[in-house]
Amino acid sequence: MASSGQVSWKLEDHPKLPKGKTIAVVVLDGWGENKPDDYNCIHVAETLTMDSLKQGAPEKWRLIRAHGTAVGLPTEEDMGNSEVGHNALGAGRIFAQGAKLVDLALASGKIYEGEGFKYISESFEKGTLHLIGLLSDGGVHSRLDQLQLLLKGASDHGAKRIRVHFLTDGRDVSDGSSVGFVETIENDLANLREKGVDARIASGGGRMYVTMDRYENDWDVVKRGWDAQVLGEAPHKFTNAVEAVKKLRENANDQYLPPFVIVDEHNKAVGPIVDGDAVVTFNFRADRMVMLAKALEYQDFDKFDRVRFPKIRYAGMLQYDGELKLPSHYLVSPPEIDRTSGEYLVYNGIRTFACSETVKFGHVTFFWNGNRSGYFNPELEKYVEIPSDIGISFNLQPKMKALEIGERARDAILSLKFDQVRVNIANGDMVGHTGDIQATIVACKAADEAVKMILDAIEQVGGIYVVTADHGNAEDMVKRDKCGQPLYDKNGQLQILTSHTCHPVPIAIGGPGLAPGVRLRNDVPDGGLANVAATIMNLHGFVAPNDYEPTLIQVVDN
Ligand SMILES: O=C(O)[C@@H](CO)OP(=O)(O)O
Ligand SMILES: [Mn+2]
Ligand SMILES: [Mn+2]
Repeated sequence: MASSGQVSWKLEDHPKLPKGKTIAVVVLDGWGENKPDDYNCIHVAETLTMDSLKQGAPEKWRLIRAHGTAVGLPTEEDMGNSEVGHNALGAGRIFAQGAKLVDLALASGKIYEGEGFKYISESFEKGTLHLIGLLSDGGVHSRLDQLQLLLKGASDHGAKRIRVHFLTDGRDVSDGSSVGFVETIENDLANLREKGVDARIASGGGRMYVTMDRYENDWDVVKRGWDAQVLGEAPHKFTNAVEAVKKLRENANDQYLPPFVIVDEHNKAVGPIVDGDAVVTFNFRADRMVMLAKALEYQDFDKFDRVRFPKIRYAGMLQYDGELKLPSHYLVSPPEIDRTSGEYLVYNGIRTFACSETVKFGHVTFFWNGNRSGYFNPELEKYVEIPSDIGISFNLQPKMKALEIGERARDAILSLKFDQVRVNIANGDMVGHTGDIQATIVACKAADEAVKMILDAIEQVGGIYVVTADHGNAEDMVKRDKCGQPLYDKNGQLQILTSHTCHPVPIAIGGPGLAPGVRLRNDVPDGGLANVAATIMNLHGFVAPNDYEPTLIQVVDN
């Protein structure tokens, strides 16, 4: 068991709801609710199953909050994302998330007093400080203003030589915005140079092609980053990062820029990582930093040939994996997401099956369980990963593995070996991020078909379903003005929205196993993702722990 201590794991029996029903928990990734128009791909797509669930409103279908403070983000302007969304779904409580914790640590200056900063700062005298991460103000994985503060703070605290290795975004922010972000950082670095700090950009690349893979989908992505950041080798060499990004954008978008290194007048890379250096990965979000963290930290490593394994002092902005304790040094302590619903339910004998395709696999396992990898109890849990397509942009295969996930979930339900069958269906999100409207419509239909398969199986075994989503994406594919009208750029081109949204998401409950008196309550109007865990515990026949956010359901006497 991952944790025990003094926690009392036994859940009280629900006074009215029975145990023993098979419950399907379906999370549609990137599936929000928005006004119907041509840029709402969920509306345009034929989504008969999801449409039919909506007919159950308000007793069996409603909207819940999935962004901002409802999921522990700093402000109501922060869109939701998978990490905070699945953390809230699984943990049943709202935790101040990485973005917020880093803000606080920077504002108070505590970040510079912690173990992690002290550890890396021992390299400042003789070595270089390297900062690696996503360069944007998207607020999903990292934030530009935090990097700016860290640059300044590190130099104030003794860093004399700094190298920035950035990943361009275009996924949480507009495509093309990378140029402005690089200019901003160049400007900051120039200011540091004026103060006598040798501060420069050393390398770059697009987040989806360089470094930020996740769940070990494609180690080549991390290797490309390693070669540029650590070895100082890349297919493209430039003397100026703004020029590099502008030039490489002629053939690729921000998400997929090829790797490049900055070289000096002798064509020599200005910032490879060498023995004695310090490295900070400045993303606060875990999933897309874990692979790099392993490469930077593990002595034994066979995922690709690192060529060199420099002796460095490495710290993450946060600790990314609570089970692996990875990385072992970090600047800010991660949210302590303890006593998750998955752990409670396992202690109470609930047999769980969780499944998704690789690109979302950790969402219904790792994130769901409070950023812990592995099982709580392998006897009672089975996690199945369906390999995602690799090396392509998902608009080229918009159906992704939805039907395969549907089939595996169906089989798990029909096997009667599990009490909870939990899946994430990736399409709305992964294809929505490409900005390809036609492909996203195909994606939404495929996701809907997978839901149908699962609900049909639940029908057969007399079970219960809970269908929800982690945040919006596919329901809005354009930027809009204040009145909600689509925006066009100066060339008359529609401004595509590749990011998540701040829209609420649906939750639907039902199935033949749902006790007749169960209704969605109407006295939790601000309900959000964190209210779902207690709801599911109730449906398994248990009362949720006291400090969980309230359940969304009530049982009325017939
Ligand atoms: O792809 C990702 O990393 C994020 C967007 O940055 O999406 P999601 O939160 O849905 O995983
Ligand atoms: Mn998501
Ligand atoms: Mn997403």
